[in-house]
Amino acid sequence: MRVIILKNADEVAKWSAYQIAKKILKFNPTKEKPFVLGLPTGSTPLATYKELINLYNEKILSFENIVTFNMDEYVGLKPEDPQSYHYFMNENFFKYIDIKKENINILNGCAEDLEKECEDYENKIKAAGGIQLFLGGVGEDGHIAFNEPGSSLSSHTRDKDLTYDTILANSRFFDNDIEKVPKWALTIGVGTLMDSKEVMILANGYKKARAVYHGVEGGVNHLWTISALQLHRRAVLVIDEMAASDIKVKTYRYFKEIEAKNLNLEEYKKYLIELAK
Ligand SMILES: N[C@@H]1[C@@H](O)[C@H](O)[C@@H](COP(=O)(O)O)O[C@@H]1O
Repeated sequence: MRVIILKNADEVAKWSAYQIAKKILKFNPTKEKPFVLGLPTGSTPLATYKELINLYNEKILSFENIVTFNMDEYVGLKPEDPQSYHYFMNENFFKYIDIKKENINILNGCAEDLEKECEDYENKIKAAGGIQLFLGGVGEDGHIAFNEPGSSLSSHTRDKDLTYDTILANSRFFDNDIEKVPKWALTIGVGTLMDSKEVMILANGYKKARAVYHGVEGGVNHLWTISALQLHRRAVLVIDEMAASDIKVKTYRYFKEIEAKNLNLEEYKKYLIELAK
């Protein structure tokens, strides 16, 4: 696993957006061979979306031949509900870029047959050739997507009950009223994430430091689903200094040193501009 430790959330946003852009540009997607990108919601990726929109506006990147699959959706919220992840994605990302509507995939939390909805979603991912790069955040309790503590590390898309911790953390989007937060969601599984060719997880701030510790230094454990990344062929954790607070100084220094040449954002941007020509 690579661990990229940057100064602050702003740098995390830039680095992650540049890395996504690099992967897309190198893949050189076409209509016949689109790039399949997995996407998250949450407050952490918001700044990454802004950077991606900037790259689009600067004509460095196009989303015309990108197919997206989102990680999760609450059960019972309609797409037009401002708290739904459908709404979030449109308001914060999709409406600003040139992605085709038919290339956007988000689980339908209002489907009549939720089991079928999840099965169809997995099949659709397979039919699209699998996910090239899955971007994600992490919950304070180490959950990825809505794979709460105790989720099977080989799970695929299914419905999950949300834990009290997650409901409480997400109540900030529901007028701080935990009663308003859906208690149930559809989510890709840890196995779905593991099936993707690359995974990039973002974490900022002290609140995420424990989850980062379990992801990087803890043993692989279903109680911290982020730890499954240790078994992934190509996983990268992009974090800020505060989120690195709970890992050993030795681990911190190791990753800082080994990635030193990859942390210069100005150089990275210049490289992208060249790549886009
Ligand atoms: N289902 C989402 C996760 O995908 C996200 O990673 C997590 C952390 O969100 P935030 O980035 O707001 O801390 O929140 C929710 O539980």
